[in-house]
Amino acid sequence: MVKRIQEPPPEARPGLCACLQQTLNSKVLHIHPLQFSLLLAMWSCHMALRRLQRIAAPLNIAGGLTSKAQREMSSLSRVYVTRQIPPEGLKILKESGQVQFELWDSDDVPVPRKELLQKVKGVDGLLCVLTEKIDKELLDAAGPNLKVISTMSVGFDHLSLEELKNRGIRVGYTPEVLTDAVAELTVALLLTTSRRLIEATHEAKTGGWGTWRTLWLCGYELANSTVGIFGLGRIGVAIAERLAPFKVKKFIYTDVAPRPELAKQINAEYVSMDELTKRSDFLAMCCALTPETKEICNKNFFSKMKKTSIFINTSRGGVVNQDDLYEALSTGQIAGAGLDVTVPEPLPTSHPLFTLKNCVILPHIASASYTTRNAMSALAANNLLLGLRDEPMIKELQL
Ligand SMILES: O=C(O)[C@H](O)CO
Repeated sequence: MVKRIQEPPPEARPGLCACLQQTLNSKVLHIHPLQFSLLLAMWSCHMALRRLQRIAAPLNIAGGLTSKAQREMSSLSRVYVTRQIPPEGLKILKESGQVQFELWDSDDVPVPRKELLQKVKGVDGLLCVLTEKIDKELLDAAGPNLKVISTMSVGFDHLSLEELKNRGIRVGYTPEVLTDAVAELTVALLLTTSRRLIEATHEAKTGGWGTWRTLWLCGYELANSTVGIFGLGRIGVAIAERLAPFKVKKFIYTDVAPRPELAKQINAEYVSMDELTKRSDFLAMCCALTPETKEICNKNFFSKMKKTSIFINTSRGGVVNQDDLYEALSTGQIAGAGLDVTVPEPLPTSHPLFTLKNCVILPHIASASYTTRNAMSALAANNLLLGLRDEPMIKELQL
């Protein structure tokens, strides 16, 4: 019987044993079916082994590797990744040929602190998310090799910056790539809160929908309103740009100092914090959590707001005193609040804020679009690799 054998794909050739190589190099050959099966089996085993080696290398599974591969691996930077990050970032790490990394292979539960403290021992780099506290204890556990932290977040309140600075550890983070997603969600949350959408669907589903009523489920509209932004950065601007077509009358903002370049883009007026609270019909928190902004939204803050105003927070839960917010919402001091962030996270289902109809609470999803989370993971991976090579990162915190 005559069998026609095609040339194997080029990637298969270098590793085939010499005799098989020679045989296959002749385009057409006459062989017995048993010989053919044997050759095919040898080739399949060889390819499976090569594939196994390729998979094993980035996972730091050294068993079965050649000593050359082991030597190569020992020259790679050691990295720990605290979460199963989205595929684009993982692909960058795997294909970099620069790091051997271990990761906490779950996205459902954060790595337990004890495990994290073990895993970071001796690493050169750490890729983390916002659930990990990067503090003195962790940095001590990691030891002197650690030179780069890359966080897959724009927020960095989970990092002890002073400790990092003192140890000369560089920090990458992920601003800009999430601006659109966060702005979009903030607008959605604002409208959901001000037009009482959660209450409305609940009523429709549970039989509360009687006749059409003149003032039933009325809320507050954006047209002709004043929107206040606390902390004008890229995200604040992006929110205002999206709200402007709703016929907002005026944008005002407060910050540690005027930001004329950004303000110009949305024609926003710089005001004091006092004025911001008094004049805003909608007040959006867009600042970072720092010692200065911690619980800045407190009794005094809410007491100045209009009874018809809507408070929105997509920054960090820590900027709000939640007891004071509860008080303001339950006494009608303000009309409603939309929160994407709380303290703690997750907020226990027994928390009093969950009992209020005029409080909409989301589970920290502002940046949660597939595109954005992948972009964040890719940026975090690239920041890490650049930092480990002592090159400027794409987005690096200046400590
Ligand atoms: O800090 C961040 O990046 C957000 O809160 C989550 O995307």
